[in-house]
Amino acid sequence: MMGPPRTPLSKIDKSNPYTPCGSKVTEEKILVTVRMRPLNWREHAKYDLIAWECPDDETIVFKNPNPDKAPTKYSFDKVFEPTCATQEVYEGGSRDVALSALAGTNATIFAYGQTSSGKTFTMRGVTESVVKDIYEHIRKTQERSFVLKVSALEIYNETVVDLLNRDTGPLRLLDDPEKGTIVENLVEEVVESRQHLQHLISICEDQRQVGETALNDKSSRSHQIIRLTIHSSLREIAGCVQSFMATLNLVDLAGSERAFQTNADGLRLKEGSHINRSLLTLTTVIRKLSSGRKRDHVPYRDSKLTRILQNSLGGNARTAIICTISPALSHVEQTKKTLSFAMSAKEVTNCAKVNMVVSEKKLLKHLQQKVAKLESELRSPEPSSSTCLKSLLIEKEMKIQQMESEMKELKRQRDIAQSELDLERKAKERKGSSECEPFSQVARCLSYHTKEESIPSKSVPSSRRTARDRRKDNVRQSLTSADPTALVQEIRLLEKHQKKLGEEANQALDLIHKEVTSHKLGDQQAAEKVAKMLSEIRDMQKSNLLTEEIVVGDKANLKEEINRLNSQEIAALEKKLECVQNTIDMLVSSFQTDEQTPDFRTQVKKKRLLPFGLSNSPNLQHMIRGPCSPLSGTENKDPESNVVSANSAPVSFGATPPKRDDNRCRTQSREGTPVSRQANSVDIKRMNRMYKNAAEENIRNIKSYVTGLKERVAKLQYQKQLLVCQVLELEANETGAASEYDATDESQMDWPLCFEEQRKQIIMLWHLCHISIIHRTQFYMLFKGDPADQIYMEVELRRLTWLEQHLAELGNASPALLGDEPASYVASSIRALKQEREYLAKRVNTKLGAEEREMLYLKWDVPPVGKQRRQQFINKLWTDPHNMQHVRESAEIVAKLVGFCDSGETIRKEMFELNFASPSDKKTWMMGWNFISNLLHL
Ligand SMILES: Nc1ncnc2c1ncn2[C@@H]1O[C@H](COP(=O)(O)OP(=O)(O)OP(=O)(O)O)[C@@H](O)[C@H]1O
Repeated sequence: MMGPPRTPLSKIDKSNPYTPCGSKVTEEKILVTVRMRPLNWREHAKYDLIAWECPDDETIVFKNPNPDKAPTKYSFDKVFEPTCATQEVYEGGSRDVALSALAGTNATIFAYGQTSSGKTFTMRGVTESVVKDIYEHIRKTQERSFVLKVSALEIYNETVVDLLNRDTGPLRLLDDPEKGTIVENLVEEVVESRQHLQHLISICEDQRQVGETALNDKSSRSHQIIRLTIHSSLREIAGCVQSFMATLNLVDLAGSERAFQTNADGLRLKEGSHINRSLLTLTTVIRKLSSGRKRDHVPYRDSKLTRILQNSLGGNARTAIICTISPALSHVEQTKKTLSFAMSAKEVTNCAKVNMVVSEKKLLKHLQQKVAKLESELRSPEPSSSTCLKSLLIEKEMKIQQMESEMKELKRQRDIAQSELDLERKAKERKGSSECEPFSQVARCLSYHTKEESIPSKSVPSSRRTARDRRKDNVRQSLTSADPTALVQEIRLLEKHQKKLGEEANQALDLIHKEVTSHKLGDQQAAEKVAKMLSEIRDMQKSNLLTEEIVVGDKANLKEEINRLNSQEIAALEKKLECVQNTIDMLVSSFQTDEQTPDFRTQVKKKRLLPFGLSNSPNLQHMIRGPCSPLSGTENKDPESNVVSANSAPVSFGATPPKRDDNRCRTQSREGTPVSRQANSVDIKRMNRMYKNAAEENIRNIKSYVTGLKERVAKLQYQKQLLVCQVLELEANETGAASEYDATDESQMDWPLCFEEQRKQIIMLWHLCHISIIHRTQFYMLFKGDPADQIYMEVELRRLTWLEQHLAELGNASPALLGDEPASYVASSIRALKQEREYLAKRVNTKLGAEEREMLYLKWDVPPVGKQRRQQFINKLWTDPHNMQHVRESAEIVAKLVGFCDSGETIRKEMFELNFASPSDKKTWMMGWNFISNLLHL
């Protein structure tokens, strides 16, 4: 197969410049070859000599008969000896140029030379070969469809004549801004086949002006141009808009001639004159173009030949010139002129480019199809594509968020690692220094320690102390502001609270005792048990009174204060309260009959829904009501009227009146009223029910109150722990001067590590204790490692530790101790958490935009469809305490749902603040949790 035509490298001057429309432009010199024919019969007849020889295929040398003169040497792209066949001449450069037209590049092959030098002979052969090769190429290039058109003209005596339609007469040349010079009304025949083309070419030859001269029997008297227009496009792409289009000019010029040689006169002389004039213009154009002076005027318009061939002469075409010469010495001057022309021509540069054509018809059709498709998409957007796009966007957004998170996490880890390195370095620097434990002295004198607060031993080197130990040191360090006097005052305050708790516990026991006595519902054993507990609590109360005699003194008394406070065995109080609670539970249990009212059930249920089942009510007076309570001032009133008053006014502590009193009360109130026996029976039933309800409510309220007491005892316990810390720290400061241990410095450096460790523990405890996720969120968002957060972190950790232990105890307790409700306190907390999640789920739609919701659902693996997606989403939050990224993202989402904002951070932190004031104060350390419950109306 014939490959696509290529330009010989030697001919390429520059490459890769591009036209404005993007086509590649190749600058290329005109290919110039020289063909020397054999001596013809006329020359032989005159015994003419061969004046030229070809030492190689690129050189021709004039053999000057005068040996004194040096031979004249000419070099060209190719030189063909007389023995060379036309096919060899064609293949020696012309073919590549000619076949460029098949790939969209204009091409021109023309023969130049004196008359009878063999131009027509050569061009005829070249044209045949071109036609043959073109059709061969078309045959082998099935992927493209080709359209060939042919036109032909001659320029005879400066008149343009259509060789395919001579009847049209002389044709005008027009200047087209895009196409250049065009021949008006020139017939262009569509070629149907190779044979058709050959036939048309033969017509051209027949139509051409030929005349006999002295040098040539069939001398061409005109310049002939056969123009093939080749259009090709890819078959496979039906909507292909672009295609190649190029012209191939096959030009057979008339030969220059000398009148004295041709013996021309008359018409032939006139013809020769026109021929020579147009050839002179051609020579001038070539000379101008070869000079390289771009500003020179190129006289294309001086002849019709140069106008029509303008593109081929320094323009958008590849051009090959075959200069034909006679070898005869008699024509040496004409041959030298031809070679001189050839020498100039080979210096002319053309700028050929591939001509891409946009078919307006196809373009219009293509655009119409596109518009129709777009309109169709607009009318009914393809759901899959929009969903896909949306998914991609969401995925991208999520990736960005994930990367940001990872970056933050990496930064954080880097900071931690840096801190650890600094610590290591400092530890090495300290190596060999005293490692005296400053707290050991205090530790020995204090008997009160929790398991977690084991005091570091003197024998343990500081480098081996755990991060947990250092954390405790940090907290102690943060509490050093207290002076001994203030601490003693705090101890007193705690004692006061402890005493008050004892009194209130006492009152609660009294109430229970009255209830048991009045209703005779408890058995003898229960009554004795209650009496015993009452006695113990009274003893405890007495011991508390003694403490008031201690005067606030100097720091020497501080240790005693602490020891004394610890010796008061608050744990015993806790234990007694637990017993009270159990007794109450038994009482409540005994009241649970089939007549239990729905209201009661609802109320009990409500209480269990509070986190940990604890009521935080500080005052029992506001809770206990009774229809005929002795202290309510309504004891002797009609029970029915008392029902009304019970709903309108709170009463103080009071036990349910004995039944006999109930009856008396009723008889008095109904005195003088005629009643039937049946009516009396109904009233008694109603009275019984009423009194039973009142008793139930009292028991319930006492139970709730005892629960509150237990909570306050727990707080007291906790506050005592903190107080111990303060005293320890105070002691450490006093003895620490002798130590080289720089606790402050280390605590500051240690804090990021300590914070991370504490936070992980807290998160785990939140999870284990089923703490409100809103509380977790608020705490997590507020305390992010600031050194000032140390105390908050410590408090949270301690109370959670305490809570975890207590919940474990409650969880292990017998369900009977918790009343008839099968669920434990832990279960109540879980239920509360569930309610909180339901609450948050309701806020998803209002607090998150649709797009954001979808993104989050996708990220958190919420099923793409379903009615419960919001709840499913919320249920996934705060579920993995081991995954810090999960925790952080959960907190961010909950914060958004609840509406936490960055402002007012100080205020919020206060909600978690330690408070050594009265536990009934609104800003207790439990405020954070209660606040959350209140906020949600849980
Ligand atoms: N290479 C060649 N080998 C053999 N014969 C040749 C060769 N070249 C030309 N001839 C013969 O020389 C004669 C003149 O050739 P041709 O007509 O092609 O010259 P020309 O240059 O076209 O002349 P003109 O300009 O007058 O038309 C023809 O008879 C042709 O057959």
